[in-house]
Parts: sequence; C-alpha cells; structure tokens
Amino acid sequence: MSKDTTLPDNARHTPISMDGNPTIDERANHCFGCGPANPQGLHLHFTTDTSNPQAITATCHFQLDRMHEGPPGHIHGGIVAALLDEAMSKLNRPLNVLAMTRHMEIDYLRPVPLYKPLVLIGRHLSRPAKADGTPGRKFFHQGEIQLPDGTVLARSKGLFIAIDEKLLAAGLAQTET
Ligand SMILES: CCCCCCCCCC(=O)SCCNC(=O)CCNC(=O)[C@H](O)C(C)(C)COP(=O)(O)OP(=O)(O)OC[C@H]1O[C@@H](n2cnc3c(N)ncnc32)[C@H](O)[C@@H]1OP(=O)(O)O
Repeated sequence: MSKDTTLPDNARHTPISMDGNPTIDERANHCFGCGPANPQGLHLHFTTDTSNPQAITATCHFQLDRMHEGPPGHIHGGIVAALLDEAMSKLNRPLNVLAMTRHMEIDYLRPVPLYKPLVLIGRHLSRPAKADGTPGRKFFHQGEIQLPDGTVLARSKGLFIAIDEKLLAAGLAQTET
C-alpha cells in the first residue's frame, strides 16, 4: 500500500521524513531517545561532564506525561529501560567510540512518577583492557533515574561494544525496507 503523503509529519505514527536512505547522523536525528526530528521521541537533552576522564557523566533533566504511562501515574517500565539505555549510550561519544548496547540489567527500585521533574544520569564505570594490554571494545556504564533530592528510583548497568562505523552503516543499509 502506498503511503499517504498529505498528512503532516506530526500526525503520523511513522513520519514520511523517516523514509528513504538517511545517513547515520540523520538516523541519530530521529533517535527515539534524543533525536529532535522524531515527533514521537523523548527529546532528551544531555550535558556531559568530562572533567574527570575516569568518571565521565551525562545528565538530563526531564519530565514525562501520560503518553508514556505504565502503572497509573507512573512511567512504563519499557520507557524506563529506554531512558537508562539512552543515558548510558550518551557516554560513548565523549569516550570517542561508536558503541551499541550488548547487555543491560535494571533494578526498578521505586515506581517512576509522571508529571514530576526527574534527573537521568549516565556514569562511565570501566573499559577493561584486552589481554595484550591494549584498550578493549567493552565499555561498562551505569544509569540512574533520580528524584531531584537524589533518591534513586531505577538503576542500570550496561555493557556497550565498540563497533566500526563503516560496519554499522553497512548493517543499517541491509535492514532498509
Ligand atoms: C549511530 C549511533 C548508534 C548508537 C545509538 C545508540 C542508541 C542507544 C543504544 C542502543 O539502544 S543500541 C540498540 C540496541 N543494541 C543493539 O541492537 C545491538 C545488537 N547487538 C549487536 O549488534 C552485536 O551483538 C554487537 C555489535 C553489540 C556485538 O557483536 P560482536 O559480535 O562484535 O560481539 P559479541 O556479541 O561477541 O560480544 C562482545 C563481547 O561481549 C561479551 N559479553 C556479552 N554479554 C556479556 C555480559 N552479559 N557480560 C559480560 N560480557 C558479555 C562477549 O562474551 C564478548 O566478549 P569477547 O569479545 O571477550 O569474546
């Protein structure tokens, strides 16, 4: 079935502007977590702190509404996972790597409220060296969703694997429909 191109982008589930063969950067522009061009996205904006290279952080202040509800009045658990994944992934660029989530685990400590200002923080934990002592491909990060007073509502630990940008581009091209 052909697509209806008469509807404005913000009225579509999948906007027409997301079709075609975009570059990796254009795809990131539509990232569900942070892409400004994704009308259905979370539009998260992070500030990174690289002053201590051993403990780089990425911080985002955000607030969600019923669009992302799970338990009444609270954020859906899958969205909590997406928030934590996004916070951790934001550490990769300041670490000068392109990396994808290989594994993540989450502690859902308290229900995460809608309509309240919240803080999302990613912290780089470690990058183990290879057996020969050279820098490894594995990046371990932590994510947290906090109330403004520092109470931790959800916490994640993630393993990100550095990938070659050319391989990523080739892989994405193969998945075009
Ligand atoms: C343009 C921007 C792109 C980034 C956007 C960021 C968006 C936000 C982040 C995401 O959500 S990314 C989307 C979700 N992730 C994916 O879709 C990734 C899907 N998985 C893959 O494509 C591949 O598995 C991947 C490229 C990540 C890695 O494949 P490889 O074949 O290169 O590695 P492998 O699977 O062998 O795993 C690498 C290492 O991790 C180890 N490993 C796996 N699970 C582990 C675990 N649980 N604990 C410790 N180590 C673990 C594994 O044993 C291995 O160790 P060794 O290298 O020492 O052998």
